[in-house]
Amino acid sequence: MNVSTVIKTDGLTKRFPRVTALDQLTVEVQPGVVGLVGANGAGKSTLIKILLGLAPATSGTGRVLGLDIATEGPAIRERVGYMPEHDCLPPDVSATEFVVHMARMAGLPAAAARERTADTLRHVGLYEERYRPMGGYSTGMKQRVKLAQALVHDPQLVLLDEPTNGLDPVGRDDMLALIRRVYTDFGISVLVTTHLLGELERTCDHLVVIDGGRLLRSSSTASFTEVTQLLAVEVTDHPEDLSLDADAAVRERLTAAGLTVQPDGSRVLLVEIRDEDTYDTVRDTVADLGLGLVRLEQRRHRVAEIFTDDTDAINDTDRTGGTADVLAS
Ligand SMILES: Nc1ncnc2c1ncn2[C@@H]1O[C@H](COP(=O)(O)OP(=O)(O)OP(=O)(O)O)[C@@H](O)[C@H]1O
Repeated sequence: MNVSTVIKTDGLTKRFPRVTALDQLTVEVQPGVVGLVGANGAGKSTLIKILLGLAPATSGTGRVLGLDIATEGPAIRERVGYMPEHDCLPPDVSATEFVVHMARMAGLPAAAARERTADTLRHVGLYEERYRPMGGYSTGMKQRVKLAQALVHDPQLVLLDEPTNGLDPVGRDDMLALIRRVYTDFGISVLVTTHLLGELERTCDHLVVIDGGRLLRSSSTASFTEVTQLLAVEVTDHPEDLSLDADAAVRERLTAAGLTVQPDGSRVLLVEIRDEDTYDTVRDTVADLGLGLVRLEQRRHRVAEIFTDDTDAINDTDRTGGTADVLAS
């Protein structure tokens, strides 16, 4: 095992009476922001609980920060922060009281707990509100408190279970930026689960993909999103001739020029890149037809593609008009 390895499992299996939640999972995670990806029921939460030493594995072994998950759970939980998926905040206490309490539970002396709480709540962007009862908080504020309590004891690793759950697009972006900073500013490694694939493409260095408790793939995010040999082309309508089907006209001309063209979604054409001249051919064709170019870019693979054979990956539209891929349950 590499000395800096954060998580390592070997043949990890968890069987419940009627379902195998983890099935011979062997994976290694290095420092950074790592996404744990899988549809609902894939085994993500079960894996997190076993890594924290809160639930025993049926078979197989695992280490977190070099510590054995079967015998060193308390030592792991001293060094690892955990943000659970579900709402777990008492409504009648303030964020400050709650996070101080969690810091004390983690073993910090009273003065240090208060100081770390103030720092951590500031880092997650909770200011005056931190003295108000949490029952009146928005979902975004509650998620920030949950993140703060995971960070307050200065862990080496945090396990974040669906931290963007219930947030609107702006709240999601803020939370993702915050998660990125946990590693870049403080050097705390992050394992984050979500079923929103678009989020992971932007936030994570590495992705671990599980399905039905089995490892589908573990590799750098960049390798999931390598460029394809396809150009994505989107054109405007003709400014005067509104009866012209612009997409069909472009497609016909490019096909006549010997290029392979296929539609992708409503207004994007995918043009196979034959050689360097393909870009010029597309640009000239569009100009000849009197149309404008909205988009001309080399297409990248999407993380969602890994699921298209085995599970249903569906698309929903995010506020930028692009697609945020969501794994169906
Ligand atoms: N305590 C339990 N008893 C029985 N079955 C369980 C238990 N916990 C989880 N499971 C089952 O194990 C499988 C994996 O569940 P898990 O919660 O780990 O998935 P997940 O990927 O975290 O999904 P979600 O995003 O819905 O939480 C599911 O089929 C679930 O029903």
